[in-house]
Amino acid sequence: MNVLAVEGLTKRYPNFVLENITFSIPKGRIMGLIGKNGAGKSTTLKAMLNLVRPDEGSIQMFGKDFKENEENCKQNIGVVLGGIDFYNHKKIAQITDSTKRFYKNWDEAAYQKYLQTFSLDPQKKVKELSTGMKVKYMIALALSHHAKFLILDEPTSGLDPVSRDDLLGLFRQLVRDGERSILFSTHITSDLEKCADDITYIKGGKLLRSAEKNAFIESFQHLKEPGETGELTLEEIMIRTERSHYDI
Ligand SMILES: Nc1ncnc2c1ncn2[C@@H]1O[C@H](COP(=O)(O)OP(=O)(O)OP(=O)(O)O)[C@@H](O)[C@H]1O
Repeated sequence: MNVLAVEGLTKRYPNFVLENITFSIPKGRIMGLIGKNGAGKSTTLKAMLNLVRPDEGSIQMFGKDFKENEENCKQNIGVVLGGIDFYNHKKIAQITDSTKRFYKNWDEAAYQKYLQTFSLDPQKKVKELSTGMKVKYMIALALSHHAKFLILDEPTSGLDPVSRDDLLGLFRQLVRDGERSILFSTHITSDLEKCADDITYIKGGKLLRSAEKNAFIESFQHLKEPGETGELTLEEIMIRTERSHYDI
C-alpha cells in the first residue's frame, strides 16, 4: 500500500513552474527528495499539502484523496517545514499545550517519553535549543499524536555530522516496524546513502527520476567517464547531472 501517491502535481509561479510531478511512497519506507537550490523541493512539499494551492494534480494520502480528507489526513501526519523560529520566545511546554489541542489522539505518556528520550527540557525556550534539538522536538510532537507519515523539509541542514548521523539513525528506527513512513527533502546526498530506501530527484521544477535507491543509482551509470569502475555516488550523479559550462 502507498502512504502517498502524487500525480501530475503542477504549481505555477511567475518565474518558476513545478511541472507534472508524479511519485509514490510505499508504506514503511523512507524517501529522499533531492535537487539543487531552487529546484522545487519545498514547493513540491507545500503544494502536496495544500499549503500553496496547486494548479493541477492529485494527491492520495493513506489511500484517500488528500483535499477531500485534509483534516483527517493531517491528524495522521507530522510536518516539519522550515523550523519553529518564530516562536523563539516561547517555552517548549507552551508550544506543546497549543499544539496538542489540535490532535484527537494526543498521547501525553508518549510525549513525556519522547521528551526524555531526546533529552528535551520543556521549560527551555525555543531560542535556547540547538538546531538538532529543534528538529527532535518537532519529531517528538509528531510521534506523540502517533503520526504515521512524517514530511520534513531539509531536517538535517545546519546539523553537524554527529547530530546528522544521530537523526538519520532515528529515522531508520522510526520505520523499522513498517508502520511509519518518511519523506524528507535534502541536498545532502550522503544523508540518502545512509538512510533512504527510495529517491526522487527534481531538476528545474521537473521530475528527473523517482526510484528505489539502487535502481536509481544504476539508472545513472551512463554518466560514468571512460575507465571508471564501481558505481557512481549520489553526489557524483547530482554534480554530473547539474554541471554548468561557462563560456568565458
Ligand atoms: N511564494 C512564491 N512566489 C513566487 N515564487 C516562489 C514562491 N515560492 C518559491 N518560489 C520559487 O520557486 C522556485 C523553487 O523554490 P523551492 O523553495 O521550491 O526550491 P527548493 O528546491 O526547495 O530550494 P532550496 O534547496 O534552496 O530550499 C524558486 O525559484 C523560488 O523562487
